[in-house]
Amino acid sequence: MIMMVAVWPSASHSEALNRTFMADPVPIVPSHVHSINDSVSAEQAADDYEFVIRQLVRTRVISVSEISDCPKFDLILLGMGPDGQVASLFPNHSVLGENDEWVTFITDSPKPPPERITFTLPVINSASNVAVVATGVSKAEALHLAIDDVGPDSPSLPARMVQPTNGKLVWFLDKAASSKLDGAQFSN
Ligand SMILES: O=C1O[C@H](COP(=O)(O)O)[C@@H](O)[C@H](O)[C@H]1O
Repeated sequence: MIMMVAVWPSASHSEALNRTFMADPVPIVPSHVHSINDSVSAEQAADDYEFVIRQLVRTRVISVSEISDCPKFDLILLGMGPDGQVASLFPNHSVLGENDEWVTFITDSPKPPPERITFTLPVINSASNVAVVATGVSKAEALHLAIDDVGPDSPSLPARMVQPTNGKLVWFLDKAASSKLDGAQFSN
């Protein structure tokens, strides 16, 4: 089962993900792929997407976290923006405090497109596995702030707030992105 909550209304993004997951050698059944409805408003698209997930929970296709009462996905795959954004959860945005909805929407994304839908933090942190992929030097500072022990003044970066309650968090980084991590050492 692949749930795709990326950017809305960027059909090309969803289509690219579709192609990736549909491509061999990943044998995904097409009916297990749930894309975003980009022919309605972002608010409606978020409601529709949450409805789909609730149906899948009701029919026990997706299990529920006993801790958070949120859907418990096997794996959530995230990218991270240079500002520490994950999913469409941006720094200092009120969406970071959304604890009631599973899927929500924003209309003022600091980077295009302005209208997006996103899983909320409680859903991300209920997953069994969360993988975050970050590459390139533009992500280095945010990665340092997200991963290293930066003390009590550490900013509430969305990427730092990804802390699965009862699951694993794995970072996939390249050398450039990791270059500002404390103790980073690279061999040739
Ligand atoms: O807005 C988004 O940004 C992140 C990071 O993108 P990148 O181009 O800086 O790597 C991306 O992972 C996410 O899918 C997208 O919604």
